[in-house]
Amino acid sequence: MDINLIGVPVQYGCDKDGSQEGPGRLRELGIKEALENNRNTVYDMGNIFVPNILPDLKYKWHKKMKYLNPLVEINKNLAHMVYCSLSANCFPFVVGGDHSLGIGSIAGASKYFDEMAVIWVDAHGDINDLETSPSGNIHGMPLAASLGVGHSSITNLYYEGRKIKPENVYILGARDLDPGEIRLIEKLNINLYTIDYINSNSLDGAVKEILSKLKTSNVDSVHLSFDIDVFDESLVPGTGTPVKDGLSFDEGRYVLDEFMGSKLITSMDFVELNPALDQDNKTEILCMDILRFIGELL
Ligand SMILES: NC(=[NH2+])NCCC[C@H](N)C(=O)O
Ligand SMILES: [Mn+2]
Ligand SMILES: [Mn+2]
Repeated sequence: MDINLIGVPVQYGCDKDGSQEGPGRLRELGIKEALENNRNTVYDMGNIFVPNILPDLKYKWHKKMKYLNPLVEINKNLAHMVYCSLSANCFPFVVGGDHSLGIGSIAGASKYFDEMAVIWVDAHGDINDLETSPSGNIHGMPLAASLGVGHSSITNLYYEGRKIKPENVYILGARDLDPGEIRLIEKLNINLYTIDYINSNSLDGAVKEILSKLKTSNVDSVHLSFDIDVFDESLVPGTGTPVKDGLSFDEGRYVLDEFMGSKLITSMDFVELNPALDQDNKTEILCMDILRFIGELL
């Protein structure tokens, strides 16, 4: 498979310094070779341009959405890069940076395909709008924006209108949802597989159900957005918003094995490594193990 590796060294969406170092650090550790696995061809497209913005300016563009205009610009450029990758028959592999990049990657991929599904593997829903967000951090809003909910500068990014239909969205691993996120998930009837659900049923059951729903729906493509904070907080100190009771390493591998192994996935994000917060390189080592595993599955 031909893969386009696209770095997005952004931290404005999480408003925590360090996640902008993610793509550079993972390159140093050999992400290209990991994804190549002596089999694939990886074209490293470099990084999407991220301007330097002083923290004093975070509310300059909107009082409830930090760094709005820079994030719009970054995501528009990312969207076009993802669209161009797919047009060139390459698999876009987007590495962050914080999860606000999901706005751009989903906009770009959904423009290319007719009916795209999204699997959101994350401790969070990232389905806040500017009114429900407790933080004003845009990395908590990409899924809502992709569904057409939120400020028009992010819902209409790259092209006018909603990017994905609610019935094509699958959230897996959630265990820290804000009240407004739960309301929207219920209102839109989003497919939700929380950690509570997984613990009282099974991970295997949840994953198999997602795959069977995908196969019986009319989607022609699936974007997998993988936030490393889906892993238990003890495994990923190097992420900005760790949450307890997450997946084990083997469970994370299992999820990727099933989804990537199904050959349904047509683009992917890998986000929220924050090297500045890491302890004894634990998180970056885990990331590289996971990336090598992904390389075997691509
Ligand atoms: N991509 C992430 N790690 N998102 C964390 C979001 C946390 C919280 N729900 C918020 O909206 O601020
Ligand atoms: Mn996330
Ligand atoms: Mn998260």
